[in-house]
Amino acid sequence: MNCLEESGGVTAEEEFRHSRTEPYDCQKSNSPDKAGATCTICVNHLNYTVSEKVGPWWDVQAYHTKWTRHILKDVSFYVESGQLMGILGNSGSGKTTLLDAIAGRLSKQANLLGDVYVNGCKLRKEEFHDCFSYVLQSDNLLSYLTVEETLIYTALLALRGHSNAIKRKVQSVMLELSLSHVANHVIGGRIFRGISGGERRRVSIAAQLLQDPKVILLDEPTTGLDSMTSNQIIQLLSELAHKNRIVILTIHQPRSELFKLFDRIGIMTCGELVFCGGSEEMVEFFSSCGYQCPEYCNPFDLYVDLTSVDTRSKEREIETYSRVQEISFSYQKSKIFNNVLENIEAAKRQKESSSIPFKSRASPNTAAKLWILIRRIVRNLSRNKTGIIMRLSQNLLYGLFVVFFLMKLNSDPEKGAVQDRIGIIYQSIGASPYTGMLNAVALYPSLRAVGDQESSDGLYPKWLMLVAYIIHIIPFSVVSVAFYSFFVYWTLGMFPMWERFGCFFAVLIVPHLVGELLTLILLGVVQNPNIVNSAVALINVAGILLGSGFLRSAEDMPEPFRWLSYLTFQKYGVEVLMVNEFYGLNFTCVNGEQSSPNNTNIPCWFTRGIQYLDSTYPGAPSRFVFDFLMLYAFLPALVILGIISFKVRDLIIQRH
Ligand SMILES: Nc1ncnc2c1ncn2[C@@H]1O[C@H](COP(=O)(O)OP(=O)(O)OP(=O)(O)O)[C@@H](O)[C@H]1O
Repeated sequence: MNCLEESGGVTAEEEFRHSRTEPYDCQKSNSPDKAGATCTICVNHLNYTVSEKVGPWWDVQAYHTKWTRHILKDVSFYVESGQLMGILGNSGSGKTTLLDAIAGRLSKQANLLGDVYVNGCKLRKEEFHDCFSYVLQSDNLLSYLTVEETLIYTALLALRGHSNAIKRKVQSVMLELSLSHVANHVIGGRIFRGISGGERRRVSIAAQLLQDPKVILLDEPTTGLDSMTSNQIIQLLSELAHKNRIVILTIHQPRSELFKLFDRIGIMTCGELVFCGGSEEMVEFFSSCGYQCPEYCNPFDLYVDLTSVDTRSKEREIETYSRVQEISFSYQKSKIFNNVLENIEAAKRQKESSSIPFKSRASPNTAAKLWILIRRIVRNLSRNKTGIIMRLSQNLLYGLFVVFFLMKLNSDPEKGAVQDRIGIIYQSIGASPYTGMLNAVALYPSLRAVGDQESSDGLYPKWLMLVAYIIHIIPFSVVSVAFYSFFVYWTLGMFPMWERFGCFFAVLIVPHLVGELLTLILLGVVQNPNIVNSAVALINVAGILLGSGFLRSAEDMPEPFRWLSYLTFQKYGVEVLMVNEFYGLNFTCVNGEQSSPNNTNIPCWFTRGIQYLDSTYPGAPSRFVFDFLMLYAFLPALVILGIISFKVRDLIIQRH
C-alpha cells in the first residue's frame, strides 16, 4: 500500500502560492504571511498564577486550604527572525511554563496576564495554534513506520495537496534536517531498535517544519541525548533559525561550545527572567555585576548557578535569593532591558505594515483526515507481528481450552447436555470482552499519546483518532471471533444448522467489540491503563451476574437490579444464544426415566429444549429479533460515548 494518495483537488504548490499573495489584516485570523518578511515576537509582561492546595489529600485541613503561586513573574522579551533563543534555568524555574504560555497551551489560560505580539499584532486565543509549532520534550511517534512514512502521513494530515507535492515537501524537510539517509528506517520503540534518539528528535522537529512555521518552540530538545548529539541538534536549530525563522528552546545547561550559536539567551529563576540578551551582552552584564567568567569556565554553568536559589538551608536560601534579586534589579535597570522595552514598543508600531506569519493551514476535510488516520493505524499495526498474532489467535486459543474441556456435547440431560451448553454460552459471552479489552489496553495508549499531541498541534480533534482505531478493529474482531466460533461450534457439535452457526458468530462479535469499546471509553478519561483494565473487568463481571440469568433469573432479583439488567448487553446476548441453541433441540435420556416436570431434581424431566427455555427464559423465543437488535444497539451507543469521552479528555487535559 502506498501511503501517498491524492487527498484533495488543489495542489500543495497552489495552496502555498495562494496563501502568500493576499494582503493581510490583523483582525482576519486566516490571513496569510508575506513571504520572506521579518517576523518579531514580543512577550509583554507575562504573569501566570495557579491556585494550589497546601497539603496532600490525607491532610484534610491543609488540603482544603489554598494558596496562590506565582509561576511566571512579569516576563518580557523580544526576539526576531533569524535568531535562536535559548531559555536557561534550573529545574522548576518556569521554562516549560513560559513556552506553554507563548504557545497558548497553558492549562489555566484564564490565569495568564500579559500579551504575546507577533509582528506587532496581539495574538488572539484561537490564533496561537496556527502561529507556533511546538516540539514537546518526549517524541510521540509510531514505532513501526519509517521516517519517510511518518512525515508523509503528518504532511497528508496537515496540508492539502497532490501526492507529488507532498512527497517533494517531505523530501525537502528531510534534506534540511539531514534525515534522508534514514528515510527508510523504522522509528523503533522500547522492544525493538530503530533510529537513534537524536534522529527521533529530528523527526519530531521535521514533523513540525512541514507546515512552514515561522516560529518554532522546543521544550528541552536535548534531554536524554549524549553531548555530541545535543550539540548537533542545537547546531541544526541554529541553521533553521538563520533561514528567516525564530527558534526558541529551553535547555538546562548547554556546553560552552554552543555559546556563540545562541543569538539571545534568557535566564530564568523562580519564574522570573533575570537576564535576556545576546551572548556577548551576557558576559558583559555579569562582569558589570561583579561576576567575571574565568577562562576555561562554561559561562552557562556559571551564570545559571549564580541565578539559582539554593534551598538546602535557610541561610543559603536567604543569601542566594538576595543575590538573584540584586542581579534581577541590575538587569531591570540595564540598557539591555531598556532596549528590550524599546524593541517591544517599536514592534507594536510595526502592526500596520506586517502580518501574522501563520503556518500553512489548508488541511484536508474531516473525512479525508479520518481515512488518512485509518491507513496510518493499519500500516503501523500490521507490521507488529506479535500484535497481529495475538489479536487473531487469542479467541481461538481460548476456544481450544473450552473444546478440550468439554470434548463433545451429547443429547442426554443426565450426562450434561443442558449444563454443557449453558457453560459454552456463559464462557463465550463472559470471556470475549476480556480479549477485546486486552487489545485496546495494549495498542491504544501509544495512539492516544500521538492523538493528544497532534490534536494540540491543531491537526485533528482527539476523537477522530478514536474513530479511526474503532474502524480498523472491525475486520480483526470479525476474523478473530470467526476462528473461535467456527472451531467451538462445529467441534463441540452445537445445533447443527449453518443459520444457527451464523447467529452464534454474529452474537459473539458484539461482546468482543463491547469489551474493546468500553476500554477505549475509559481510556479517554482515565490516563492509567491498569485502572482501566480493572474497571472493565469489574463491569463485565457485574454484567454477567446481572444480565445473563445464569446465577439468578430477572424475576428473582430485587427491583433495582432487574432494571439495571436491561442495561447489560449480556442480557440480550445470552437470551439470543439460548434460543439459538435450545429452540428445536430434542434430548434423549439413555438410562433415566421420563418423570414428572415437577420433580426438577431429575434432569430427565424434559425431552425438548423449548421446555427448558420456557422454564428459565420464559418468552425468549418471541423476543429473539428484539434481543438481537438491542444487542447490536450497544455498538453505536458505545461509539458515541467514546466520542463524548474523548471530548471530555480535552477538558481534563486543559485543567491539568
Ligand atoms: N498548572 C500548574 N499547577 C501547579 N503548579 C504548576 C503548574 N504549572 C507549573 N507549575 C509549577 O511551576 C514550576 C515551574 O514548572 P516548569 O515545568 O515550567 O519548570 P521547568 O523550568 O520547565 O522545569 P524542568 O526543567 O524540570 O522541566 C514547577 O514547580 C511546577 O510544579
